[in-house]
Amino acid sequence: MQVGFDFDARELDVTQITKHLLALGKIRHSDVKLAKMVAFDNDAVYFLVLLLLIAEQQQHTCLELRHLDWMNPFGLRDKEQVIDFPLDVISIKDAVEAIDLLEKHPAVGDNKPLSLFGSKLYLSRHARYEATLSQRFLEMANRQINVDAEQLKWLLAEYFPKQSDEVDWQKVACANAVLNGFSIITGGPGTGKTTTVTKLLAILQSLYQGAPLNIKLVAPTGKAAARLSESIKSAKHKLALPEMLSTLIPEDGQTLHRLLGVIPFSNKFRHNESNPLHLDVLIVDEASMVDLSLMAKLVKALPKGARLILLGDKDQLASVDTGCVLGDLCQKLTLGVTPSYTPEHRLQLENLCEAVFSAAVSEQDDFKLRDSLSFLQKSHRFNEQSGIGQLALAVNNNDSRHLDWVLAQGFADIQLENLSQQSYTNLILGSAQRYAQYLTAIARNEKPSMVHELFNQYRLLCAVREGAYGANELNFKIEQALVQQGLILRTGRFYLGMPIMITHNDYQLKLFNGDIGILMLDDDGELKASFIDDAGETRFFYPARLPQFELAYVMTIHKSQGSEFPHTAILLPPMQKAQQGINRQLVYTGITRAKLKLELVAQPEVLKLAMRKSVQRSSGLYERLIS
Ligand SMILES: Nc1ncnc2c1ncn2[C@@H]1O[C@H](COP(=O)(O)OP(=O)(O)OP(=O)(O)O)[C@@H](O)[C@H]1O
Repeated sequence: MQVGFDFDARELDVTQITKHLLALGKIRHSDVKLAKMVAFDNDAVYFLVLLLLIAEQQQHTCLELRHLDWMNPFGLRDKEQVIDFPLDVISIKDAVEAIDLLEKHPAVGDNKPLSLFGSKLYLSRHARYEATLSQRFLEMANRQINVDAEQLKWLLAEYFPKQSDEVDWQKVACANAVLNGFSIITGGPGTGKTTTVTKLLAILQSLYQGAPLNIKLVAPTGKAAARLSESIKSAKHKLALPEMLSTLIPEDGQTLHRLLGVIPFSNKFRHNESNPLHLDVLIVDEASMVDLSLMAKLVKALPKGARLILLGDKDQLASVDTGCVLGDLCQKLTLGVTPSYTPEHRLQLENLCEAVFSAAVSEQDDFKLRDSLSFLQKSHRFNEQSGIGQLALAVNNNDSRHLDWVLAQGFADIQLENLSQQSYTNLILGSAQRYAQYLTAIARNEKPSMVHELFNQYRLLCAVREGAYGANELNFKIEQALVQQGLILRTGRFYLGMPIMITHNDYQLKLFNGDIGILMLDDDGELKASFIDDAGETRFFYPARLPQFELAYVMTIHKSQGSEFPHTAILLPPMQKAQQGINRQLVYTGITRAKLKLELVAQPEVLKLAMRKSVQRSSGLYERLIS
């Protein structure tokens, strides 16, 4: 008899259902092979593995059995589809039955392909990454750190002079990160994450004067690393640190991949548990973009005694790959309230920072890393008069009254247009006009760095890739508009001024997913793709040698993560096309790419739909860290 699958009663045909799922594109042939191999002859386990693989494709770390609709697990009960077989393909009634079945199955357990953690089913690789992360984060957080409290208090007062009676959360974040081997500083755009970390590094170097710390700065993409370098440089400049101290704070950010040392054609790194990195403090910026596997490999490569500080915006889109590490760890932090520190830690922070925290604290629980969290909530870039800041706030809080208010205000830095044929066309023509700047700079023979800078002044972002509102077609339309205006001359596949974005990592050429190139003439007058590297140097490549790339007049919001543009335009699809792929994190991430000006072409109801839809990725990381 088949366990958990009522084959006879329903006369179901596993092959028929599999074919149907394949035809719908819900699963791939490789999924079927893997599921068959793992499930042996158990049809219920076969379908559970398929469900797990579907969840994995959506970047969930695991399949949360408690969240499954057991009568319609594949979501096949759709009014628009005629389906000629019963839909409750798994005769298991609930998560308890499924767990019972899985616990007895030979493919589930230690050193087996599948693992269970509570009601979560994993491909074991992901469960191992989660276990590594929770264990290492805890080890770092629990490490005894001895600092001279009086000296620290004095340094904190020096770097954060009292401005008002309000708690200075940057100061608290700094104190917190000094006291902890592992810390997270999260906050929205312009809340001072880089400023805080620069002061933190100055304080750490002052505390460890006798033996200066080896500090490294990293980010997930080249663009984000370059931005981190710029921000640290600017923050150092504003702080006017003494020369001696300033030289001890590095300015050069690098990518995580470069730090770890990529081994070509492998998913392993030169630095790992047996060949750890040489550093005392590691700052990871844009940590929300770091996926589970990369974070686990990074943490494993840290030497004993190193400090890890993650910076990022917990509300942004999660990593492109599996997991949502930063979001998971920060999930209980709430705007407007104090993090729920343990009483002793809270007292210590209040004393060091000469502050009294408000009584309102975020939801209490036994999260073991809660003393490692710092939440910066005041934006120093966007004040109350900033439309960008207010719009980001309304979207992030899913506050439609606030959104209506923002839409009615007529803020100078935001321009909101309802989507129509006219506004769509205007957006394309307007974009072409903006890009005229860097194209005329090329015609004037300006340096590549200047051309790239001008190109980066403006970017059009969209939510999807395909269709009239997607990046592919919009790129094509802007290209056409530029041809019509005589700003570019399309003589072949490659042309002068063509902006491209690399979409695949090439470790040999050191070109990475997301890197932006512009086709220009090199010193010998040859048409090549120019790239500006982490150190600000120009590198030229023959276009034919490049890894996969795409046009970059327009990019998806996903691809824009880690970048900011003084002037950002966003196009959202109309309501009937907005059901899939549009969500709060996406729109918030898009809005917060804008530094000075935001143009948003969207139906207000689409904005509201996005706000209501917050995406949650299934994971067990948080639960592994509950006592
Ligand atoms: N306490 C403060 N008082 C006044 N200005 C500040 C303060 N903290 C930061 N700033 C200013 O606000 C701006 C943003 O700061 P910073 O770059 O540190 O923020 P961030 O959170 O790292 O930004 P991003 O979102 O770009 O990562 C900078 O110009 C900085 O000088």
